[in-house]
Amino acid sequence: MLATNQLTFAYTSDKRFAFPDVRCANREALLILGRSGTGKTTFLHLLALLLTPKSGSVTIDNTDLTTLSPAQTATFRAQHLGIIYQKPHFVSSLSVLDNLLMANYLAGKPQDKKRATELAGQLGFDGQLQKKTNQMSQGEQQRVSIARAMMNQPSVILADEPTSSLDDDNTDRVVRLLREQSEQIGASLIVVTHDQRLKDVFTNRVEL
Ligand SMILES: Nc1ncnc2c1ncn2[C@@H]1O[C@H](COP(=O)(O)OP(=O)(O)OP(=O)(O)O)[C@@H](O)[C@H]1O
Repeated sequence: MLATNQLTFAYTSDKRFAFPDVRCANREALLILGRSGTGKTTFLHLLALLLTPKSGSVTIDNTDLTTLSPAQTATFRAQHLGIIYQKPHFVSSLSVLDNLLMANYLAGKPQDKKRATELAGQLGFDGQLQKKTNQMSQGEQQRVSIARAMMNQPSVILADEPTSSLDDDNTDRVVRLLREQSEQIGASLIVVTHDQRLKDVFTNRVEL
């Protein structure tokens, strides 16, 4: 479960944001829609405490993240959050499989090759686990990024424009997978996007 309360943020004195309160229960999905530049990535980074809010709170499962130290925040993030960034950040010298297993390592959990292989199969890149990530197309990298976010069975999945580089068929596939996986592991799924194709798929929506 994720809930925010009166979150505000400022990059500079003339670039301020006051975000609406959002709530997303376990197994629920929430779409945050907005045009380019309205603050969607900023909001998502606040939810993950990658940015520190100026005021307000972010509560995930009964923990107010704004009360944690930086070290506690990093551990909490690795163990409880699955983040799909707008641009996937991979370790280019490692294979796709090792990039997936790194999520386990960062969370202090045993490396789970079985889960990595299963997720790769569900997302259609199980034949490419030994490749380097830069040998894959943008859309394929996006799917690896989704698999990586699912590796630790997180309680909250945050996805930043997960479908922006995908065609309609792969968009349907990715949205279905994100929803299936989050329901299966009991996670809250929060997607920020300007992709109007997703509007009809999510009943819970907030406009920024
Ligand atoms: N580090 C920064 N310093 C100053 N301003 C920033 C910084 N990062 C983002 N901004 C500004 O804050 C606003 C919101 O940026 P953000 O990336 O959150 O928007 P967005 O809705 O995700 O956009 P897009 O859909 O284009 O990715 C933009 O006007 C942007 O220029």
